[in-house]
Formats: sequence, C-alpha cells, structure tokens
Amino acid sequence: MNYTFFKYQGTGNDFVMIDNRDKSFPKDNAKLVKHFCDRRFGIGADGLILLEDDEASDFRMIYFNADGNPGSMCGNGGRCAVAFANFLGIIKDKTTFMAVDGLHQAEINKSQVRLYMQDVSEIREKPQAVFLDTGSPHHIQLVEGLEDFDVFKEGQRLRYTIYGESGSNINFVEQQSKDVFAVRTYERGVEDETLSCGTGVTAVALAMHKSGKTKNNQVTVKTRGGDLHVAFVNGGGTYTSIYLEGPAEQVYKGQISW
Ligand SMILES: N[C@@H](CCC[C@H](N)C(=O)O)C(=O)O
Repeated sequence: MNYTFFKYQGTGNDFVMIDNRDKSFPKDNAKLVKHFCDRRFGIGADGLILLEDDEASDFRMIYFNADGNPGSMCGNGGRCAVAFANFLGIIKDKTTFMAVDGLHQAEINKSQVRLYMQDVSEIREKPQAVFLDTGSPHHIQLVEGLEDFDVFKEGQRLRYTIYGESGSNINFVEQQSKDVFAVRTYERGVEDETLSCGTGVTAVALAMHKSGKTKNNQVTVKTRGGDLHVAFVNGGGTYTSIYLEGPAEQVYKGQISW
C-alpha cells in the first residue's frame, strides 16, 4: 500500500502528517507508525498525526509518538495540524478542532499559529520541581548551565524513576530575563531530547508564573528549534485563555509504501 504524507515542523518538533479523511490509515498498526517515524529506515519524525473529519468541529487530530503509541496532547503537533488543515482548504484563518484532550481553538496568520490550550488548575510545586498537565504531563526543573546540561541522561533517569510506568515529559529550564526562559525537553514516547515541545513550553510558562519567577502573563520560551510565546489569564488559582504561538511550516510532501 502507498501512503501520501506531508512533513511539517513547528520550532523543529517534526511530524509526519497524513490526510486520513478517507479512514484508510491502519491506526492500530504501531509498527507502521514507528517505521514512518524512524529517522534511518523511514521518513523520520518526532510523531505522526492523522487529520480526520469530526462531527463537532472542523477536523480531528490524532497523534502518535515516534515509538508508535498514541500520545497525549501535542502542542507543536496541534499547531502543525492547523497549518495542514489550512493547506488542505478545510479552514481559513480561525478554527475549532478536536484533539485527545478535547476541543481547541486556533488562529493562523501565514506561518504563525496561535493554539488555545485547556485550562490548568492543578500545579504541584515540589522542592526541586513543578509538575503539571497541559494536555501532556510535564516535570519542570530549573537548572544552571542549560546549554551544557545532559538532558538525555537526566531526563531519561527522571522520566523512569519518579513517574513510574506511565512516565512524564521532563523539561529543564533556565531564566534569561524577567519574562524570557530557555527550555530543553526530554520527550516521553520519543525517548530522547526533541528540539521543542509545545505542551512543555506552555507548562514552563505556567510553572514559572506559579512559582513567582515571572509576574508577566506573556512569556517567551526559547527552545533549540526557535522561540514560542505563551500568554494566559490567572484568576482564582486557575490558568485560563492559555495560548501557545509560533511558526508551523510544511517541509515537503512524499510517498512511502508498506
Ligand atoms: N511534542 C509534543 C508533546 C507530545 C506528547 C508527549 N510526547 C507525550 O505523549 O507525552 C508537544 O509539542 O507538546
């Protein structure tokens, strides 16, 4: 069987994107998803996204991690799915779409995509870290010397030791100014550092606000793949109107057989 795919990236977090409105993709074939994401034997990506029709919204995004398993919410993937829906002519400049954590609103202006995230009310502050769920689970830890930090080794250790079987994504953060933070993320399901993680960047912004590192409700987060912007409203202990904004671009189109 031949599959037509598109490759997208959002600040270097890259995805195989497939238009599955005809429902022809075998969603339960984890081996195939893993093969498509393989950087040596397949196409190569941090994850695979299917775009499908949805009864209640413009489209449905179905996300798989590079290991072939269904993932939790992917922020950069969501932004890329909006760019793909726009490319396919399904949406114009505004959309509401369905993802694994519920409905999301988004806006697209050229290659910039603003994605609204679910409200966050539970943020656990630990002695050395903060844990929260922005659609995906995130451990946030401040470090010194982020550039030289061993993200793979320490991320893998924390992912398996603290968070058990289900695990967590692990983010290491360094503050650069009052509202600018640099982050590097070890991603669960990719089991490696990625160049950017959208739900992680969102989690960093909320965690830094919650712990008093910034008083601003608009934060720039620098990843190895580029800058993302997060804004939110904070009232009564709940973060609402949270959005993640940055570039999402098509890289190329191809065909692969299986
Ligand atoms: N890269 C993603 C995060 C994807 C989810 C994650 N790997 C998981 O299932 O835990 C993002 O941009 O948010």
